[in-house]
Amino acid sequence: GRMRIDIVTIFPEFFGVLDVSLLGKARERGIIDVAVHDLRDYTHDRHRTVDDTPYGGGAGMVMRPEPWGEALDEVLTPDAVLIVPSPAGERFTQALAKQLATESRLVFACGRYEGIDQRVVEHAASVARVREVSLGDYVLNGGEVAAMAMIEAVGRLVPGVIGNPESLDEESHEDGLLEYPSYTKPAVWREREVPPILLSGNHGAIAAWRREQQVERTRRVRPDLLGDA
Ligand SMILES: Nc1c(O)cccc1[N+](=O)[O-]
Repeated sequence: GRMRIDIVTIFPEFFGVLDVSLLGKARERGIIDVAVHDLRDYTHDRHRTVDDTPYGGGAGMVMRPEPWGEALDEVLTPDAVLIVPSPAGERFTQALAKQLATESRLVFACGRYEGIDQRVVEHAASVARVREVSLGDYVLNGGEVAAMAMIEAVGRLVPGVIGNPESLDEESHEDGLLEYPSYTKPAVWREREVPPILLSGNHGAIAAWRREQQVERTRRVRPDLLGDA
C-alpha cells in the first residue's frame, strides 16, 4: 500500500537519513513517498522567525501559529492523519504503529522549544484527524527524533517495505512478550556455549524453550506487559 509522509520541521536536514535507511528502498520502489518541509519557508520576515514569548509568562519560547498554519494549509489534506510528537501525547505503541501503517497519508509536525501554539492543533483538527503522540516519558529538545522513530516503526509495517514479512511477527511486542535471546555461529565463543537445545534439531522443544525464555525475560524486565503488579 502506497503511503505519503510529509514532515514539517525547522531541521529538514535531520531527515536526510530517510534516503539511506530501509525507507530509502521503499522510496525508490515507490511504496512510500516522503517529503520534508522547512517551517521557515512559511515565514515572511527577514529573520524567518518561528517562535515568540509565551502568553502568561514562563520560561522558553512557543512556536508561532502563522507559519504552522501556512505549512499545514499546504500539506494537510482531509485524508491525512496529523501526528504531533509531544510529551503530552498518547503513548506510541506497536498497536498504534500498525494502525497508522494502514493510512494513505501521514503528516508529522515536529515542534521545538516549549511546543507549538495550541491553536494550531485545534485548527488542524477541523481539517483532518490529529493525534498528539508521545514516544516516551523523557525530555527531548523537539519532535524530530520522536518522529524519526515513529516513521521507522510505521514505515516497516507498510506492505512491501520489509522483504521478509514473517520476520515481522517474531518481534518483541508483537505477541505481547519480549523476544527470546538469539544466537548464531560459532557454537562456542569466548568459552560461552550456545544453549544446547538450539542445536538439538527438536523443533517442538526449541519452540517451547523460546516461549519460556520470552515469559521469563518479560517477567524479569517488563512485568507491566504481563499485567503483573
Ligand atoms: N518526549 C518528547 C519531548 O520532550 C518533545 C517532543 C516529543 C516527545 N515525545 O514524542 O516523546
